Amino acid sequence: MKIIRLKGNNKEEQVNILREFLKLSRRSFIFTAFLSLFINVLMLLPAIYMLAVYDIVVPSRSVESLIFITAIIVFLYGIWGILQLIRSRILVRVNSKLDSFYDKKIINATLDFALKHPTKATAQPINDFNQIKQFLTGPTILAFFDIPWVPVYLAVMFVFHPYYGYWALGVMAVVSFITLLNELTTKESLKRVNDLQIRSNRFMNHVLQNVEVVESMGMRGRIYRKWREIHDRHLKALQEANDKAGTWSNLTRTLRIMFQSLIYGLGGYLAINLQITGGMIVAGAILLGRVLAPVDMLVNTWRNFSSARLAYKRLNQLLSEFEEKKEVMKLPEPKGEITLAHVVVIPPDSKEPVLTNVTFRINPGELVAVIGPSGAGKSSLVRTILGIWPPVSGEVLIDGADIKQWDREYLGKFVGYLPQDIELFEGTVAENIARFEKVDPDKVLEASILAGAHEMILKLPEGYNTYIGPGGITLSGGQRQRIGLARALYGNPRIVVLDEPNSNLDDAGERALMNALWELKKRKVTTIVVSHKVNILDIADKIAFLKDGKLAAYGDARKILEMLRAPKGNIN
Ligand SMILES: Nc1ncnc2c1ncn2[C@@H]1O[C@H](COP(=O)(O)OP(=O)(O)OP(=O)(O)O)[C@@H](O)[C@H]1O
Repeated sequence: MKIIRLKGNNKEEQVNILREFLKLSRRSFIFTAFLSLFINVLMLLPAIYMLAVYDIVVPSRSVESLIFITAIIVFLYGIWGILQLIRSRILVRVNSKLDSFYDKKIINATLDFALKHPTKATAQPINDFNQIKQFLTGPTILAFFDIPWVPVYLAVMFVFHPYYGYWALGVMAVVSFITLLNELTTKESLKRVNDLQIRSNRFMNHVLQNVEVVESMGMRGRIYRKWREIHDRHLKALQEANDKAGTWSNLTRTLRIMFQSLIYGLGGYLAINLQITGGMIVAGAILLGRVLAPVDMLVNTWRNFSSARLAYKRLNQLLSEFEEKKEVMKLPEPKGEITLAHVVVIPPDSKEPVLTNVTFRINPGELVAVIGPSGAGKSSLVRTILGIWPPVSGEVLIDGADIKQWDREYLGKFVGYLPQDIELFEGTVAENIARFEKVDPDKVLEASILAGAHEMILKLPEGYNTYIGPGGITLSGGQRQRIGLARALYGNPRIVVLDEPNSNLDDAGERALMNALWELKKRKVTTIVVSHKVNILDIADKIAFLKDGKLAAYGDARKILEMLRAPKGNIN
């Protein structure tokens, strides 16, 4: 998507999605506008019928004319109904079209946002998108299509009598003015309501993810109070917004109904003075209803409009911040050389560097163990090598090319990663191992045999088809770690990164891991393992020793081990 990147509150920056939406569905919207022409002309039917019955049929006392006119009207109403149906169906299709065009961009931007601001990660953009779609294809948008026809009804009212025209204009002015007041006075409160709602949902999602901690330490009451704090503020803002909006909409409704009634009085006065006919009194009132209908619809659905506008603003900001990545040139398959040059890393939403001036090179096929005290920056280093945390200065190169030059999806095929918190997703074991690619049984088996997880998986209730995650079974820490290892080894990766792969493993799991590491060495796969386990250090080619975010030592594993094991083997 082409985004106009102008900084600040520039209007240009704010309009890109809507412009794209409209461009994408221009033909459908033009057709909808065209149908709206006929629908609106046909909306004059009640007034015409009224005039015909009162002013032609009744004075002529002809039942045949009445039947004839009624038949025509029924026929036209039929057409009107069909046109309305077509119009709403077009909008439903526009909805699906928008969805297929935008959903991937939105998911990508949501993921990019979560990587950059993990503490604020939320699925809100998807809700925002739904809200915009609902608005663009719902009744409010139809009111916008009907508004251009208001002048036509107004013109007819002026033809009936200029006073009727002025009356309608006056009522419209009052209703529009009150709607404007509504917008001005509720805008801020509505934004607060939305923001607090998002915060409250985010808080509860975090709690749900950590429900066991809450339960084990009896934190329900405190969590409730914390949630209540945010929720109370949300409720207060909601009440304030609803009170204001309610006042305005009640006032509008009362005035509209009153003026719509009083037009009979005006009609009566004009008829007494023989300036209009009896039929025109009723037809004029019907026309006033038509003039006010779209305005009325806008007033009543103003809240949807405002919410959709806020959702649109948020989404636009997100899509502008996370512009679609430019296509990068496809590079050859990586051999697995990794170079870090003077790398400084500051984690997202943080100010302090966790890695400073880290420089080293890993040759293709080497097994490197990363060691260091807790909090030294081992996981941060791993995230940097994988391109999850981009360095603020320095370079991370894979086969000599900056990691930014690699297409993530392409490079990802050659990378296996087992994070410390093994995240498996909702799906079958096989799907998880295959990284949600179409499951190729041979490749899944190869990875799980290499990871030494095959026997363990066969013992699960439905083997590789066992469903895990919500609605499925819950795996033990060790089982998750072994399936996570199989996922990391899936598809013969060139680079494998394992962050504390043995933290949950029993003896059998340890043995399987060691076999896998030997096999990776044999296959000349570049492997980085964060671990303190002696058996892993013994098979490592190199060791990276991190301390306080600095690379305190790096080089041949035996030499580093000797240094570390020397009586004063403290590397500073
Ligand atoms: N997401 C984050 N945001 C901000 N700071 C972070 C984040 N993750 C880690 N840190 C900080 O970075 C530093 C290094 O953390 P890191 O997880 O890399 O250490 P580690 O060596 O892997 O520790 P451990 O052995 O305990 O896993 C710590 O001071 C930690 O507080």
